[in-house]
Amino acid sequence: MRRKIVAGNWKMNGSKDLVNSLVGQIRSELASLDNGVEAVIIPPALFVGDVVRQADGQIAVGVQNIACWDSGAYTGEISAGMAKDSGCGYSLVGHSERRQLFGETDEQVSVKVVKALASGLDAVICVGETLDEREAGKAEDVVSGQVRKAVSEVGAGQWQQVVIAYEPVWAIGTGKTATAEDAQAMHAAIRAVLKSLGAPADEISLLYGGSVKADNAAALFAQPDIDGGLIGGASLNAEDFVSICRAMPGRS
Ligand SMILES: O=C[C@H](O)COP(=O)(O)O
Repeated sequence: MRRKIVAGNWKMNGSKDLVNSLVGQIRSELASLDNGVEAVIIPPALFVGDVVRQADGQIAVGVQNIACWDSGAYTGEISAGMAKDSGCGYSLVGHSERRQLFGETDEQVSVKVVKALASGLDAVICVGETLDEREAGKAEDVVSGQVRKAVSEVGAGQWQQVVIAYEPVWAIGTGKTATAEDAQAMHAAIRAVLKSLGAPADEISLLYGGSVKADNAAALFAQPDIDGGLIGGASLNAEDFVSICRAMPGRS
């Protein structure tokens, strides 16, 4: 049975006030939800401790990025071990904003996946094509290549810690969403790539991200290969985030 996950990536947004108002509200509203969804909050790293305390074990917590190293003279960096030590269960790896704005390469993504898994974090590996790549008919090749490189060092016993988030770059923060059918097609292609690599593909959760909102989440989550969402803007509002969590169909 694949995990159903709705993860809220706050990006560089929020404040202690937001943590205090949002996390408790989400926690109490999700307490009565019985569709098996696992909610994850991924705040800026400085707020991880506060979110962990407010979440009180009811909501998982993640970091948005980790370093390629375990420790040392890397000013400004945060290691996977530190994230784990601070109460995180997840790390995003290779978000398109890291790739595009900070030049993160497929090789670095692969190293970060190794670091996350070795530290006991679940890695939410982000992949996705740009608009130019989609219009050139290269979307599937690009995404398949990103997946292959990102998981190239995953050990046989580590796949249960791997989650993949497909986020078409042109859909992030733009209000444009891939159609549920297009998203499903890419998720099926990702699962086929994982299978071809010998991974237990049917047990790996695949999330969709890119302008997921309360009103389009149900159609996306109804697709057979979409196991949840990676939510940006809508995760900064408790009601919207909870509505997206509620849009997950119950286990059959
Ligand atoms: O990590 C989240 C994604 O980049 C999606 O962001 P968005 O929901 O604001 O489009």
